[in-house]
Amino acid sequence: MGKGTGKRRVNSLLGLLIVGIISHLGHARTGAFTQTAIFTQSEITFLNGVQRINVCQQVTASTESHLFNNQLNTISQDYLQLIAQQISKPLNYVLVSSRSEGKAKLLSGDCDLMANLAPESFAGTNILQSNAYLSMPIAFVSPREKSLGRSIKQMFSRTLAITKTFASDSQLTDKLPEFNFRQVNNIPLGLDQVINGEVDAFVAPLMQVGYFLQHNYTPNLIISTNLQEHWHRVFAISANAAALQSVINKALDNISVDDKNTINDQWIKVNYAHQTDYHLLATVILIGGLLFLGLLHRHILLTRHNQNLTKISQTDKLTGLYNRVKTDESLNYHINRFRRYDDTFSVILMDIDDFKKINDQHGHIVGDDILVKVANKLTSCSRNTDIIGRWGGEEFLIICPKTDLKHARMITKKLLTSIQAINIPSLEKSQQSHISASFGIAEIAIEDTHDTLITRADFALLSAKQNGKNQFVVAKPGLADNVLVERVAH
Ligand SMILES: Nc1nc2c(ncn2[C@@H]2O[C@H](COP(=O)(O)OP(=O)(O)OP(=O)(O)O)[C@@H](O)[C@H]2O)c(=O)[nH]1
Repeated sequence: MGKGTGKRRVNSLLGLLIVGIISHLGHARTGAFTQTAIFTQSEITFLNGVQRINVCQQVTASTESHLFNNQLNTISQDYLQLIAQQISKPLNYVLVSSRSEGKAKLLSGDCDLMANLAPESFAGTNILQSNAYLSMPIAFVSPREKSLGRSIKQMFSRTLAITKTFASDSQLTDKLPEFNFRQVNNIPLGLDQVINGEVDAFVAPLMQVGYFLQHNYTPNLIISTNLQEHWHRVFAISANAAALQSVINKALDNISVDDKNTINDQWIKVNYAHQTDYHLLATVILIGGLLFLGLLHRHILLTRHNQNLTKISQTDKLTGLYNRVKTDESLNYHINRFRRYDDTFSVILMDIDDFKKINDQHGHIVGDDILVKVANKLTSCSRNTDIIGRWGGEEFLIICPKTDLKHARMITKKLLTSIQAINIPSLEKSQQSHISASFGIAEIAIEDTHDTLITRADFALLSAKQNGKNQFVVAKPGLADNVLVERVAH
């Protein structure tokens, strides 16, 4: 295997088919549920006669670096620990470099046990074996674009890479004669052949191949388990410790499902090929995103449209001031506040003097222009908190919150002066004249309703008109037609 090839990193989410594989490198959390097995008298006698169980531990070049205190941290180890707990005997690991060395030690009695073996590994000898403690699906690893399909029939006549060890362990080459098998020395070599297109797939136990895929390989490989065939692991037992066979089988039987799941989950977590379709996911996210943006855009447009409608329904088109409806609404609001919080306020009702004449002499367009100029003056001379509304044709109402008569007079005086500054446009400068307005002022009184307040202001305005225009009149609190206390001409 090329160095670079072996170190390929998982670099993309799309096509990442194997989500999590062997993640656990520490000791398994075991023994939480498994109880001690019940042994027969002869089994107890056997166990009493031994101090420890000698376990042959095969260490190869690739696993050597994982040795810790003569132990390899493997899934078999986790099962052995559970067995050791049940029989209350320590495990003593004897390192061997090959299976045949392990076999020799089992035969001589130097080892009582050897783990991680295929059933019938030592058939024809008097070495015994336990029941299978591990049963694992067989995985096919193929390029994503050359997926093997779900049925084994679709896989016939394909060329499969297989490690020599697994080939002899599993006898797959004999069991599946329809395939062309190509034996390789190790898993990385097999996976490289898949990537290079030399074989259609690599076949191996799921647990073994998973680790390599997660750590070293591109995301374009797909893993599937199309075979009924499973890969089993058993313990080989020395004939010198024959009683161990039933002891181990009992201990294995006694391992709780929870403990088995805990061990297996810690070592093997594989998601198969048929899972997330990231292209579909990306498309769905894209469409969803576009839909969301579309709806957001529509929502913004609708909000703006509604704001527009609200504005239209509240404002006077010509002057941009509040219309009669909105001004009325504001007036009621301030009357309610006055009643509840004693928050006084004043109203100033204003009417442009002789506006009909302006219209008649200069035309309606000039009249309109005057109305706009008046509106602008009212706005610029008032506070931000004042409400200015077009009350009728050439009549305006100004609501001044928190303003008593004294201050309302001051405001009106300012308005009176600034309105006088508005001239009536004319082609001939010498003929230009100015406009004026009359004002009626009233401050809210305890007995006032909306109508009495407006009537009092109106009465004051009428009085200002009758008294010669271009002035303001202050209404005294009380009945609308009660006395007018002040007339101020400018
Ligand atoms: N150009 C224009 N004129 C309007 C508008 N609304 C009302 N008018 C006119 O304003 C004039 C008001 O006339 P009057 O009610 O007789 O009052 P006036 O001429 O101002 O007389 P006094 O109020 O007594 O000073 C009418 O001729 C209306 O047609 C408008 O939006 N634009």
